[in-house]
Amino acid sequence: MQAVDRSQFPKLENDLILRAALGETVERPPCWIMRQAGRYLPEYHEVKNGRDFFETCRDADVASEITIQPVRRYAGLLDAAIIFSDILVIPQALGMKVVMVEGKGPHFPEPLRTEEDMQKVLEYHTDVLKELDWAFKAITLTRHKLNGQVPLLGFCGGPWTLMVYMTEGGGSRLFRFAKQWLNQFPELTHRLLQKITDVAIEFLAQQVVAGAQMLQVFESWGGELSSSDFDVFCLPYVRQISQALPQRLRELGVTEKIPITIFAKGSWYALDKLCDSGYNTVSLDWSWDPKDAVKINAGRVTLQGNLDPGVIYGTDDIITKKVEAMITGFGGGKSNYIVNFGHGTHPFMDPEKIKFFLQECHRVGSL
Ligand SMILES: Cc1c2[nH]c(c1CCC(=O)O)Cc1[nH]c(c(CCC(=O)O)c1C)Cc1[nH]c(c(CCC(=O)O)c1C)Cc1[nH]c(c(C)c1CCC(=O)O)C2
Repeated sequence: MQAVDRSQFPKLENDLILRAALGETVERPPCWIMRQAGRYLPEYHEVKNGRDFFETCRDADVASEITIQPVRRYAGLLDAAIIFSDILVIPQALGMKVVMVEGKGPHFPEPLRTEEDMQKVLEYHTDVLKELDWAFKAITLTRHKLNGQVPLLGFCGGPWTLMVYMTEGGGSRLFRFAKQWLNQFPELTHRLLQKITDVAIEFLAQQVVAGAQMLQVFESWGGELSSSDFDVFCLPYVRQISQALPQRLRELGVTEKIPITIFAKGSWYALDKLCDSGYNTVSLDWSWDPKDAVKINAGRVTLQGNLDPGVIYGTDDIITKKVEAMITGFGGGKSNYIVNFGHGTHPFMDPEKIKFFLQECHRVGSL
């Protein structure tokens, strides 16, 4: 891939989220929504046109169009776009096959179950620039098409969450295989987590080179670990990512400060540590009372979150009340807090209700 000249991108008109993430008190809380692009939008289905999910991600024209769809639909209401892709592209870059089964979710036909399986992945040489070059092309194109309206977020899966998918072979309820690895072969587990971490650092850095202006790490299965296992199998790797990135970015010639967010769903016990883990922003799920999180954070990082996505099925009246409680709880309109859901959108959501939610966030956030 040819080097991208980041100075050639259109000028950014709305940097609200970047300033908030870096700790500045801003005019109103910036808004974006986890999984803001995707199946709840009719225009997503139209463009995807029944094609395979990963094929869609790998087509820069289509992926950039899907990324921009929510920004276009909710004109002026969203303060960021997130590149249309998936956390499971790292396992793919580690040589694993992943298919997205319509209506069911991700499926790994050959999950890591034996020591030989594990060795194979550990020995696999990943050339990030080559294996994921489609992702960088999509980011660069999206930056141009966004034309500076809002910043573009890049992301990756957290090492523990990716290990879950790679060992379970898909989503899970019992986490039998992942837990077996952890408790029977801790050393091999660490080697796998390290391998994923190395690829994640390079993947994130190259997303920035390609045009990403802010990053997020999704540890969506964080809450499946006990607090003590989180300290051993999750936190050290998540920390490595935030610590290694600035230097890697400098080596790659990126001079701006790139904010980075950690979302460890369900890991309530780890909030204090996450606030000291080198991330600018910590994204919270909806189990948190904002006031408690604000107290624990004590101003160390920017907080993001945390509406229960289920509220979108509610009446306008209830949505308004939840928005008021959320924004006030996180410190009110003039703060460095970032509005988001506590997890992703669902395919059944009414786009008009999401619009109402965003409008209310702007109204309440501007008071
Ligand atoms: C765990 C996880 C995955 N993927 C992701 C996570 C972390 C966030 C979270 O916890 O939800 C992250 C993700 N996945 C997708 C995006 C980009 C789009 C956006 O956020 O706007 C992002 C940031 C697209 C997607 N990723 C997926 C779809 C649906 C695919 C389709 O159209 O059939 C989309 C739009 C598929 C996917 N991908 C994954 C699952 C479990 C599934 C199937 C279930 C589901 O859809 O929720 C893994």
